[in-house]
Amino acid sequence: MTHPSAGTAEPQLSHDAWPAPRPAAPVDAVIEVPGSKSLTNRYLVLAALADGPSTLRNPLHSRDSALMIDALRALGATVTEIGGTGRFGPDLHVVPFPRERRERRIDCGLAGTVMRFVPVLAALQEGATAFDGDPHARRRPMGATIGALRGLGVSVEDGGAGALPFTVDGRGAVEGGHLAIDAGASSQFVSALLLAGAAFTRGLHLEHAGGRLPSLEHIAMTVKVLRSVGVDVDDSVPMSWRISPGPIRAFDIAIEPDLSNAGPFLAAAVVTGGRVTIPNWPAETTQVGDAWRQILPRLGASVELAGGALTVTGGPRITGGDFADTSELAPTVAALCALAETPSTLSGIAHLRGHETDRLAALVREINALGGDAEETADGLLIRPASLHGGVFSTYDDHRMATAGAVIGLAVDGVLVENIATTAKTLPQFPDLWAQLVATARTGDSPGD
Ligand SMILES: O=C(O)C1=C[C@@H](OP(=O)(O)O)[C@@H](O)[C@H](O)C1
Ligand SMILES: C=C(OP(=O)(O)O)C(=O)O
Repeated sequence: MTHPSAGTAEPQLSHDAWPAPRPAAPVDAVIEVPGSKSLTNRYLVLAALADGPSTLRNPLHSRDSALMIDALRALGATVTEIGGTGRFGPDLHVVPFPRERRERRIDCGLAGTVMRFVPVLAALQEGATAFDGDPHARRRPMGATIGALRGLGVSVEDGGAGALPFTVDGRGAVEGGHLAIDAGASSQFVSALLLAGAAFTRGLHLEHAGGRLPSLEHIAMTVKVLRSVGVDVDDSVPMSWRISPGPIRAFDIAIEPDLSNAGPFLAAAVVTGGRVTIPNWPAETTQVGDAWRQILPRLGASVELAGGALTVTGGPRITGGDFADTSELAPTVAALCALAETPSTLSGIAHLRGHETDRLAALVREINALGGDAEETADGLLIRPASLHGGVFSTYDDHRMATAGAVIGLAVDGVLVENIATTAKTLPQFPDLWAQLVATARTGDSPGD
């Protein structure tokens, strides 16, 4: 991204804004997406704790995974890029961290998985680990992590803020046992403790005692991932998890494509009345993005999972609806609802106010800035049909705001997405893949055909 030098009369907009392409015809594309952020960062954490070296195949390479790799290296793990057949970068070989005493600094960027998962690992190491992140990261909820560590007897210095920056003073071991937390602000508080629980001397009995727990799919993913590496997890009681102490088995695992990041491409089929296929769609998965198969038909599309690929075909119009608990899919769903012919509600997503930005406020502001009719509810959004016009779509360093702007731009002339580069958080290839997608509207060819 280039910026005008000080003193020029040129508006910054012309440098920073990405003109969202509006195809003249329906898209007809096959788009391969890189690996899942949530799976990559979970398996990286487990590899650092495992009983031997592990391999991640087709991992995500993005800002969030790079931050995780750097964090694990700071804690002493060895992470090496090795050859691989994946289109989106090398496989990763991870040698777990030895227990060692030293001081460290970790940059969490804006990555929830880094700021929530890694402090628990730092508690297992010896020495002080200082955590900080991007300016907005200091506003993301962290109180449950800090409180949980203290509840486990680990000293955390946070200056009383209950947020980043803070320092974890690890003692080389965590006894574990029973712990109750309020994870109402993020499922990642639960996942973080579960991922490390088997490495606690007495294991972990974690209970969520608080408001509604969001993003349950992500906790189910954590449990499944733990079982895949031999960790004994009892989740038979709702809102309670028991992890037996024991080794985390070293592994060699292929990472599924990121189904949440497949969303904007699938949405392009809905918006343009075209067809988009995502190859390597897992037959079984805990990724929340698998819900596209239920969500998109309700917006007027048809969906077919066949031969390991998901194909979405757009209908003649986009219909709105009531969408509950869409978690990290919500910005893409909201973009589609803003283009729908009937009203929509999104509910069960109050915690999105603590995501990369306050996503509810940001979506309302940006949809309405384009002439839309959106408002916040207590736990989500109400979006009514409106005729949209072009303008700047601000993204607030939020990758999913950027892709939401691109989706709206497929149907509205003159949408300028500010800081498209923020998509590098989980999908650095977004502008290129989007260009490939849109090119199929002109040529009728799929990339790679
Ligand atoms: O554990 C994970 O990998 C994630 C959990 C969810 O967090 P919240 O529970 O904070 O929504 C999700 O939104 C985030 O993108 C990734
Ligand atoms: C909420 C998200 O990210 P994070 O892992 O930083 O919480 C997201 O990717 O939508």
